[in-house]
Amino acid sequence: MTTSELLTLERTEVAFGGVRAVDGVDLTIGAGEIVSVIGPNGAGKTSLFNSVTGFYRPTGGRIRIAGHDVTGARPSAIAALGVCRTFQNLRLFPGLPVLDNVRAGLHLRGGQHVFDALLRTPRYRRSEREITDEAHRWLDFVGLPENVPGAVDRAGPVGQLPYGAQRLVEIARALAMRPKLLLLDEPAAGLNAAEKAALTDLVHRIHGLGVSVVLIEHDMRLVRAVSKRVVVLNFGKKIADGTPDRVWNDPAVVDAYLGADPDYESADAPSGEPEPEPEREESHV
Ligand SMILES: Nc1ncnc2c1ncn2[C@@H]1O[C@H](COP(=O)(O)OP(=O)(O)OP(=O)(O)O)[C@@H](O)[C@H]1O
Repeated sequence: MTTSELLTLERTEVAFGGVRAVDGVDLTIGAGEIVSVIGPNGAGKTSLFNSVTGFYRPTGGRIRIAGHDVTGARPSAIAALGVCRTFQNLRLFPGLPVLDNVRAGLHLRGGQHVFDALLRTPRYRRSEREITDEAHRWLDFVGLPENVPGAVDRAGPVGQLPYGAQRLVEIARALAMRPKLLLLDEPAAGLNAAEKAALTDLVHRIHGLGVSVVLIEHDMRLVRAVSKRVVVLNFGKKIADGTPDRVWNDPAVVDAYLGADPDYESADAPSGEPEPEPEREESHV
């Protein structure tokens, strides 16, 4: 391992019965990178994220975070090592205030003592104030207005915010955990053009904080705008890994998208907008 390796997958496999959702993937993500993971629907992109973040237990291979073997570790242990994520289908607490959803990320970071909390000591109250202030700062950072026009403010239930604003809250919660590596699962899905432009800027600003980013994305304009490196999956296997131009012109990638999408016309645009994906229960297996 070199010192700059944040994430290393060695022959990682995730199988569900006869389906190899992730099939022997080798992948290294270094500090300071922004990498996009693309591939046709069902290629194994989310299963890859789920195996890295402990939501799926790999059925083969090894996963290391900054040199620590985390194969089969729980999501909390992986987050503690600095790998945090957002989800394709938002995983906020819809009935809880916007602010509390981000505060949850800060509490997960830990540092508070149970007796202080039970006795509500001055130290506990000070720490709670600091957590609230920091949650506001992360919401400011991701660009969520104090009052979203026509919706609730930060004291209102997050489930009543427009979809694009909820996506920002999820990113704020992940950032509040101070990741070294942030995994974004289809962050542009369901966003309008202006929101996608703001997201492009946000990914660059997150990177500017020193956070490495891996994103699963179908929106090729966003992929091009943020990442110098693109990894392509198809049927669970990594079929290409390189610059966007190299990957777009790789015959294996062209074939994968031709096979998946009858409307495919150009190697410059491997796919259009994704269909909203149906709800699926993802569990720690
Ligand atoms: N919990 C599960 N149980 C059974 N099969 C699963 C499960 N999760 C994923 N799969 C299967 O694994 C394969 C890869 O799915 P995955 O969701 O990882 O693909 P994806 O590339 O993220 O697709 P999309 O772009 O549509 O989100 C698919 O065949 C899918 O049906």
